[in-house]
Amino acid sequence: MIVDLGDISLRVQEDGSETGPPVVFANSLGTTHALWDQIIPLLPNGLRLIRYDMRGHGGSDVPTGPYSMGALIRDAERLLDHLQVRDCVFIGLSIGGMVAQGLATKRLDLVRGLVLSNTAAKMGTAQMWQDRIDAIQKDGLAGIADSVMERWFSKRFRMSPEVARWRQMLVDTPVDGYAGCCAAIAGTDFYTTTAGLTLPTLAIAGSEDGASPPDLVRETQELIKGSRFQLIRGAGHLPCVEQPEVYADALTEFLHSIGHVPA
Ligand SMILES: O=C(O)CC1=CCC(=O)O1
Repeated sequence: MIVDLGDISLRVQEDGSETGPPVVFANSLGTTHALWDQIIPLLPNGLRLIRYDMRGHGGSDVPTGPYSMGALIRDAERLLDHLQVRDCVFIGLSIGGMVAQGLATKRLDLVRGLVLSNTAAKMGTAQMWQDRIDAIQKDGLAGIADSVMERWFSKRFRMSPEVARWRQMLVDTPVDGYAGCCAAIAGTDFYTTTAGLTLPTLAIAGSEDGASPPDLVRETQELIKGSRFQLIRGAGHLPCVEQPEVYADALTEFLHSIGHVPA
């Protein structure tokens, strides 16, 4: 469904139980809510599973950029208010995990647990993101697709025919949406605010992740008191695609550990 939030409309997909404990998923740069397709059927019954396409991606609006991280967080905040969600577990991958950190800082009433997947309080440098924006504005997303696949997936997975689908998803992303989100990442440094978080948190890293290597994920996880860390061996930046069973098991165990699964 399309949810109209006033100055922006977001594409939202709901699965599971309408009345169950809410779990919200935020996608990474160059993907859509379909990032989670393989995970949804592997999660426990009875949960309200809400996925959305980040602004500039998939079926959501593509406002003129650059975007700020504040705008991405406000999108999530207004979406959850609109859907009358409280006390969700918010699962964000990469830029989605930055939104998760910012949302928990701003609106702790909305979030009772976080999964920070393949993300960090700060990712890359402003110059690196500007170089990427310049590259796609010149040659489109296809021009960076090979290097992105190397960060997204392990060498082994890159041999598989499945990669074509994900590469196409990247190439189909609107240049303005992708560039807008690159600018949001470039301007984000959550080290201080994330260090003030105390809610239950699981951080997930992929041993072959070329975008947010395990040490970077761990550094952010260690800022959050009482959080835990799980390394998925042999997976790149999108372990939910490469190793869905392992990923879903990690989520399920975390949801059980904080009492977020109905009996
Ligand atoms: O570098 C990539 O393409 C991966 C990535 C960085 C931020 C994000 O959301 O995805």
